[in-house]
Amino acid sequence: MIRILAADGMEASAIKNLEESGFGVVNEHYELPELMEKIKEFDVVVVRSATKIREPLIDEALKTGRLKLVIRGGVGVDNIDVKYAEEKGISVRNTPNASSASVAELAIGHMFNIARHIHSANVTMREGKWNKKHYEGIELSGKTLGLIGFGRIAKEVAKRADALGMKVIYTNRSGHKPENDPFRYVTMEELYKEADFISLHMPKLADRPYLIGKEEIEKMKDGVYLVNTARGGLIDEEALCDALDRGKVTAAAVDVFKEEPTKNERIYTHEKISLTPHTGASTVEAQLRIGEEIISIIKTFFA
Ligand SMILES: NC(=O)c1ccc[n+]([C@@H]2O[C@H](COP(=O)([O-])OP(=O)(O)OC[C@H]3O[C@@H](n4cnc5c(N)ncnc54)[C@H](O)[C@@H]3O)[C@@H](O)[C@H]2O)c1
Ligand SMILES: O=C(O)CC[C@@H](O)C(=O)O
Repeated sequence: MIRILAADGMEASAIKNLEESGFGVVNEHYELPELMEKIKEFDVVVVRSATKIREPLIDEALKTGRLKLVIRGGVGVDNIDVKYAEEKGISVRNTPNASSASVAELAIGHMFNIARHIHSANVTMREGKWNKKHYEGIELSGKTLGLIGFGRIAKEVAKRADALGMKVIYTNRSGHKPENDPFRYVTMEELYKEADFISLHMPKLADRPYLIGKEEIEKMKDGVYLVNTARGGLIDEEALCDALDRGKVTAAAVDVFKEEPTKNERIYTHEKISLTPHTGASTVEAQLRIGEEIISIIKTFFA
């Protein structure tokens, strides 16, 4: 029997479907020392972001040679040593399309939050305070939204922001402007200068510790709003807090952290940050689509 480890959970309907199709599924999260042993018993490991598939773990799996496929139920494969796994004959797949709308909606939700202090008002009202005079916000309508990265998620954000009356500009790595693109391609420097809101939608950098630090923040408009639903570490957390403290950045929204769960008290207690614990893809719909993609990957792989 082909055995699958769902190391960070999997949609119940996907588990049922796979079991009914004759696969053996273990839905269990193991911490690393135990996983080093357990991994040898599986043909497939499915992970989200919590489990890291690094070289030493792959080496353990190779001792029985059973592991053939690692699936990231999600987009970013930065928690998997992809090159190493593939060199050793272990295939790596992800589910790139399933969560774009969910992440885009979260980014837009965070923009409303920080434009209107919703995150802060929720906290102070629960403390019994009526801080109406502190909470004058701004409209999103008419503001310029700069998207860094213009792939699947950013395009979903752009459509929604456009419908809200925002002007959308974007930059990406390739510098490629698709034909008939209704949004304006700009360089990173132009984006920093022009955007009232900046939202990140690109992978983690392999060659630098972060994309946006003190120097990059200085190039932005005074009072800019920053949203990161892409990857922790793209924005230097200390530089962000400093910029929030001195008002250079009005407010920020953060779904992803350098370390998860974050232990950076400065970040998770900052009243100018709207926070979510990496829930970009955590919707019923995205998880159902991810489950369906996982079923299809496994069945095709072992057909
Ligand atoms: N918060 C969440 O739960 C969640 C969920 C899904 C994805 N994500 C993150 O969102 C990211 C984007 O996902 P996607 O599906 O839109 O990916 P995608 O591959 O469709 O798009 C990525 C975009 O980033 C651009 N890019 C890459 N490197 C760049 C660089 N150095 N500078 C500027 N642009 C660069 C690419 O040109 C492309 O336009 C993922 O890499 C993942 O880390 C987060
Ligand atoms: O598994 C998750 O919930 C996060 C997924 C997200 O970071 C991704 O890259 O798809």
